Amino acid sequence: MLKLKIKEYDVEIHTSSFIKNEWWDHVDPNEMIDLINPATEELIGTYRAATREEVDLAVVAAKKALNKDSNWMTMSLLERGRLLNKLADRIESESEVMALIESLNMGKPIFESENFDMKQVVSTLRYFAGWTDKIGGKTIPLSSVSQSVAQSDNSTILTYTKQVPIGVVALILPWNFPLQLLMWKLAPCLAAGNTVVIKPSEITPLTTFYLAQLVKEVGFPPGVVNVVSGFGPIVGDALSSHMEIDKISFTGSTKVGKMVQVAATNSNLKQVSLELGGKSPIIVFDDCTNLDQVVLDSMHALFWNAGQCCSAGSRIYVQSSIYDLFVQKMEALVKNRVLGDPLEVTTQQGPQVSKTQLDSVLNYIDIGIKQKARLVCGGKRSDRKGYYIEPTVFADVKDSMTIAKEEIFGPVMCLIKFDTVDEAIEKANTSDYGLVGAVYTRDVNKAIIVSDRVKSGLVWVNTYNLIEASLPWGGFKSSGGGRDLSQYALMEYTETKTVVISAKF
Ligand SMILES: NC(=O)C1=CN([C@@H]2O[C@H](COP(=O)(O)OP(=O)(O)OC[C@H]3O[C@@H](n4cnc5c(N)ncnc54)[C@H](O)[C@@H]3O)[C@@H](O)[C@H]2O)C=CC1
Ligand code: BAL
Repeated sequence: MLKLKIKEYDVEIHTSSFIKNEWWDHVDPNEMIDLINPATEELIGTYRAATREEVDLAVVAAKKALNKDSNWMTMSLLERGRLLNKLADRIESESEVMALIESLNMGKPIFESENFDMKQVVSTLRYFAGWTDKIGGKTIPLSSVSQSVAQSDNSTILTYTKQVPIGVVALILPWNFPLQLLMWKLAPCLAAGNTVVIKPSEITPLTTFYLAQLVKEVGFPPGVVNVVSGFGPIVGDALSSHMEIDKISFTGSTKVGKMVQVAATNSNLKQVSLELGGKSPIIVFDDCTNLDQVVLDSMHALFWNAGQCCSAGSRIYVQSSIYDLFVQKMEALVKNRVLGDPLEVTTQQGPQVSKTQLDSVLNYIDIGIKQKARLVCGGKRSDRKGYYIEPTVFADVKDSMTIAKEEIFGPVMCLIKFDTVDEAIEKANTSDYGLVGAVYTRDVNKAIIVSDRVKSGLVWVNTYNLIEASLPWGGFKSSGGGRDLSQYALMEYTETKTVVISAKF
């Protein structure tokens, strides 16, 4: 049990595996994991890493909860929806303290965790709670008389599909939006009648552990939701290669996503959904409506969560006639960003999540300088204690430079000049990634052409990061496959069963 004092809150969090609604405290000591506060570099606490054996126990519990123990798969759909809504209400009532825990553990400004992460967690859960009794199939007319049966008349055949739960689903999560991204998967997965084993990122497990407490409190049947937090190569691998897990839903890096896919294939060929990295383009035409607003949007698109977003607008293409002005306005905005304690409401940018991430981002900045991108501002570690990096802007970046090609996952902006519509589209599509993108223009023709031709799972026009539970989320190319959020997510967590009935007298 971890005891914390955060602001005026005394918080107690069970930090061991959560299996069958119990905390797995009574096992041999295993390797401990230190939780470091990225804003102070001080220890928040330690917890025991989960083991492969705990993964096995969690999977058994989840499997039994489908039918035998808890009837999650077959329970009244209304009751399932009611439980999800009850959890949403409970999270909402705790959202202030959960936002503080998230900011303490991960380092994101409290302004972001409270107003965006927590609000999205609740609205996503409510959205999917409403779906439990609406995940229907289709009736399908036959196009020709079946040849395999002695049937002369289609009218006596009824064909329909059902969306049925897949079974036990493992959810593997990253550290950048620990609870928000968990809920993107957990809510549709449970709504569709599956049971889950959750593996949070081992460095940011606290809000997931806290959520487990609420799951038990609101009365979820034992085994429906299980949590095992430990190292990726141990717990993540045990899940990916498990013979009794039916599906993996993974969000994280492209590198690890590939490993998960291979382990899933080589074990029981379980289904896999992958939400991976990004290097998202923003294309700004000189006919955009309000340049100041576009600069502000682009600034948020990159510097949100200290640049640690898969959706970061990390390649900003600006038409040459407004390029210099854009760079000048961006520099003025970025220089005024307030770095500070993530728990203070005035803070706009917190630290990077870990020393590893800090070093990785600083290395990319060095590469940018060496490859002769023009450093406009920032470019170094901040003087503050903690893993802070000065918000950094590079101008005159070329698509061939490393900083324009690789996902930096930090507060490093690349500004690139273009002239024509075709050139902008071609440049935007040079990336191996294809998660999101944006175009700013008042010309509806350009908006339609660019949004059609940019190869990404989502394109915003004259806005950025407008994310809703009802809108599908997922990538093309190396950004993965499958969709989180929206009714499309329900397809990720159900199998389609076809039933063909031939009427006989
Ligand atoms: N497309 C999307 O919606 C999003 C994608 N991301 C991506 O996530 C990455 C950052 O998150 P990280 O936590 O650093 O990613 P990561 O890929 O290092 O880790 C993700 C999860 O996989 C686990 N893991 C590590 N090794 C494993 C293995 N061998 N087998 C199974 N699981 C393993 C980790 O413990 C963690 O829980 C970025 O690339 C980012 O773009 C992040 C948020 C959203
Ligand atoms: N804000 C949700 C996912 C991401 O940008 O990483």
